Amino acid sequence: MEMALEVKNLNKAYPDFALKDLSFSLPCGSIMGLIGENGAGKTTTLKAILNLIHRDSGEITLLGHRDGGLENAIKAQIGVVFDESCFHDNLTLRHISTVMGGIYPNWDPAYFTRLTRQLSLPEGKPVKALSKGMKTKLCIAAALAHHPRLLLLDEPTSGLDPIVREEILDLFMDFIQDERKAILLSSHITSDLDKIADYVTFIHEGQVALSDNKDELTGKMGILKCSEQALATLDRSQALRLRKGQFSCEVLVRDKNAYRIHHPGAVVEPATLEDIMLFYVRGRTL
Ligand SMILES: Nc1ncnc2c1ncn2[C@@H]1O[C@H](COP(=O)(O)OP(=O)(O)OP(=O)(O)O)[C@@H](O)[C@H]1O
Repeated sequence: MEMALEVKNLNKAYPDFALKDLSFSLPCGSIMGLIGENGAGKTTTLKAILNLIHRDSGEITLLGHRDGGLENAIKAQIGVVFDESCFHDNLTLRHISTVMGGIYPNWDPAYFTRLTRQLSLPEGKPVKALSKGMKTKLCIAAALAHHPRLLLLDEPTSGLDPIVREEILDLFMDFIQDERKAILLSSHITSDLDKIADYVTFIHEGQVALSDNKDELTGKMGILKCSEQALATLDRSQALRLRKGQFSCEVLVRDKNAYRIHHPGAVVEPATLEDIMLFYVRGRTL
């Protein structure tokens, strides 16, 4: 399987935080969601991939190029959305198209116009007169309009209403129809990832807690409900994380079907991405 991005043993230390030995791979033709609590290290990871910050160690392979200084040819194949203020306040859509045309050899002004119309962006207004959601939409349109092969997006749908979010997710799904392309996006909106992600990498306190095919994760894992006394007899080989409530306990189990087969009568419910994230952030190991 050809990889659009490979991150191997990435380390980056700040005085009060560190990314520790992060490894994951994004296959071409797929979308990976990067999830994790506030401050888990998602933006730092994206910045390290883009060489925007110095990494202490680790190897990054982007579109087949290992640890290059991100030469212009590779840069042109990457679309990036980091925050909504990616363009100067006084620029209008027309100015932005001209500026981007000078930067990206593949800039497609007609496609940019089509996207900005589809996303209902006002043509004559300068950036400073756009709402937060409009600015986000503008950055996404600009990231797509130079026909990149890889999109790296930091919370691209945050601050967007559900209708626009769906439109944006559709654009991402269209983008990925070309098997040579791929998307890595960080998000807190796990329902968006439920809809579009093929893979999920979950970063917890600077480390990869899970990185897998999304359907494998959500299809396999389950939530066992049991009493505190029942914890003593629990099959620990299956138990990943524990959350204790006032009257009962919940345990995230590796494989709900296997658990049910070996423990008939056990109450094991399906786990969503959000459940899995909460177990890692709020729960503990057994
Ligand atoms: N330049 C920096 N100097 C020192 N610490 C930093 C720097 N940049 C980020 N950090 C720290 O690194 C940690 C991870 O931050 P990061 O922005 O990667 O988290 P995140 O997962 O993207 O969070 P959020 O979901 O809130 O956007 C935080 O504790 C942050 O304070």
